[in-house]
Amino acid sequence: MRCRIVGAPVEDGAGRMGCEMGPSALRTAGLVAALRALGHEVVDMGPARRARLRALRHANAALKALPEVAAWTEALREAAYQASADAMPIFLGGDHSISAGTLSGVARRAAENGRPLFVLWLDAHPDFHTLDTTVSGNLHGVPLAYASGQPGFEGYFPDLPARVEPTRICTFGLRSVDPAERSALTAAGVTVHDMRAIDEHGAAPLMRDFIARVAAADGLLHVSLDVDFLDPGIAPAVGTMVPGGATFREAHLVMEMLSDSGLVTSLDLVELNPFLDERGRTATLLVDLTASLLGRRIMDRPTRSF
Ligand SMILES: NC(=[NH2+])NCCC[C@H](N)C(=O)O
Ligand SMILES: [Mn+2]
Ligand SMILES: [Mn+2]
Repeated sequence: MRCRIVGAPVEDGAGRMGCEMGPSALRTAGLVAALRALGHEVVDMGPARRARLRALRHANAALKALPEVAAWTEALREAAYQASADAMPIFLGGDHSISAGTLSGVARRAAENGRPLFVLWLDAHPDFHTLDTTVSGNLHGVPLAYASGQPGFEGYFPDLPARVEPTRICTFGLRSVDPAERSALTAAGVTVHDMRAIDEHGAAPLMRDFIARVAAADGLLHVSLDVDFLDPGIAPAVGTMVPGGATFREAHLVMEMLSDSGLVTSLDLVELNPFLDERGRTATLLVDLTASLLGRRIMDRPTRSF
């Protein structure tokens, strides 16, 4: 497989600084070498560059860094569209606002190729606020709503070339959902496998069902991995810690099942804040999870379960 690494050193969408260093930490933790060791051709495109700022005014006074995030969305949409032409793009965040751009870029690519795009959102949060409903004003809380065409972004974020159909989105690992997001997720028809569902059924059957849906539709699959999907005990380098996250073994299992499926066509690694890490352990874990997603196995052949 050919992988294109795209740096997205963005921290304007987060409530605290540090995610700008995310791409450096992932490179330092050996991402490129880990993927090459698995036999992949890796092209490191270096960092994307923000588009020009436009003055923007919005009635929601809580919004932070709206011009910056809008400009990054424009730039990353283009980078994602280009990088997905002939390779699997891996976007190194940066806070989760980068997914407004990465998702809209791969959605355009999928639409042009006539393939349905599915999204697996691995996160403690759904990031399904609009510019009107966010209370914190941190724009890493809006990318999934934007990319799936929820109203209120017109004139602020770039126009969407193609939206992600909400019914093709699966959020996985949620355990912190704001009231406005809860009703919007349900109304839009997004699949929610929250932590309660994972505890009750186990990660594997839920993943298996979703993978089967993507395969049946001959879909493309974008995976967006927020560090706070993982339990803070194994992944401390995140500004929005929520207790009760995915375990080391659940997270690797999800990645291995995705790898076996052969369906994943693009990936975001987001919300890594190296300033909060402990000797690089979170960055190293993300590299190991990415390696599992791209074929690293305990034994030579996967112990297939489906
Ligand atoms: N990508 C993230 N870490 N998002 C956290 C968002 C938290 C909260 N829902 C907010 O809007 O502020
Ligand atoms: Mn997130
Ligand atoms: Mn999150």
